[in-house]
Amino acid sequence: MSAMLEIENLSVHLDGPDGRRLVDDVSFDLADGQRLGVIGESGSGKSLTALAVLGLLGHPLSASGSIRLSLGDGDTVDTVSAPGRRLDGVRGRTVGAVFQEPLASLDPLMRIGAQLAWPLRRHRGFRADALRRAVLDALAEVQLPEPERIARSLIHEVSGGQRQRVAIALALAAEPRLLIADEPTTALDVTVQAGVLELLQAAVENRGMSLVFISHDLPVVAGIADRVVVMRGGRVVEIGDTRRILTAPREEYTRTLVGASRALDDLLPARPAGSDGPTSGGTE
Ligand SMILES: Nc1ncnc2c1ncn2[C@@H]1O[C@H](COP(=O)(O)OP(=O)(O)OP(=O)(O)O)[C@@H](O)[C@H]1O
Repeated sequence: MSAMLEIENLSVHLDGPDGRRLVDDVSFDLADGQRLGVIGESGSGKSLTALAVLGLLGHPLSASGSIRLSLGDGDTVDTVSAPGRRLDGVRGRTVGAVFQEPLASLDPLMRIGAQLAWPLRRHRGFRADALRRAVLDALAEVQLPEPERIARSLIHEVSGGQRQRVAIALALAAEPRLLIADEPTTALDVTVQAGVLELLQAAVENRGMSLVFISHDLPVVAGIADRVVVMRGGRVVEIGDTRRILTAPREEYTRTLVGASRALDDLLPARPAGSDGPTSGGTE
């Protein structure tokens, strides 16, 4: 399998008099179609690594090292050194992103349908009636009810769970080869988290996309990722197949993370025999 993403010796620097390294010599890669989880405590450098992949670090932050993204035709782009104009064509088209806060990628003043129409027109060439149908299909794919109504709505007129579904539809619209999901369910009501997660998983699987899934929630990462990168203090602590990380962590810090999520499981009451688990679904 060829590489979708190769990060080599990435450091993110905070420039200025109080300058320091916030991400320190991070290297990992991701094969085409692979799903990689990035886990670590708050402040460990997960989001800055994701922003560096997207070429979205701005002053006072700067990156060194290299991040090679495959463009799918044998060509690659280094998002550390490429000029901004080149990256404009890569973001959305080659790599899509979903952030913790859906409003980070959505425009509060533009109707949802118009926001979705933009990448569908620019990257996939839809026009007129075909464009209208593609907008409604994109909303239906993320299982939003009444796509016509949602398309006419402004983002504050729909619920938090629905907003994140719209943000996912927007990230998928240009059919990127890689999706970066940075804590995509953390800000959501617990009753809608599982639904959004399932949706993400299905979209990635159906499209054969590569995924970088960032979370501080190990059980969630374990459910979605083939491989896991563990970060702490801006550095990579450990990388391995999800199963190996969960069953035979090599580093003390990883053992603590695995132990902490087991401890949580132990606090939960055992499921009664014959039960299929909770059946009550939340509304969005
Ligand atoms: N714009 C910035 N200016 C200065 N420091 C920053 C900036 N952005 C992030 N940092 C610092 O860099 C470190 C890494 O931040 P980052 O957001 O990557 O962590 P994270 O692992 O994603 O954490 P979380 O799980 O809380 O999102 C933190 O110490 C953070 O305070």
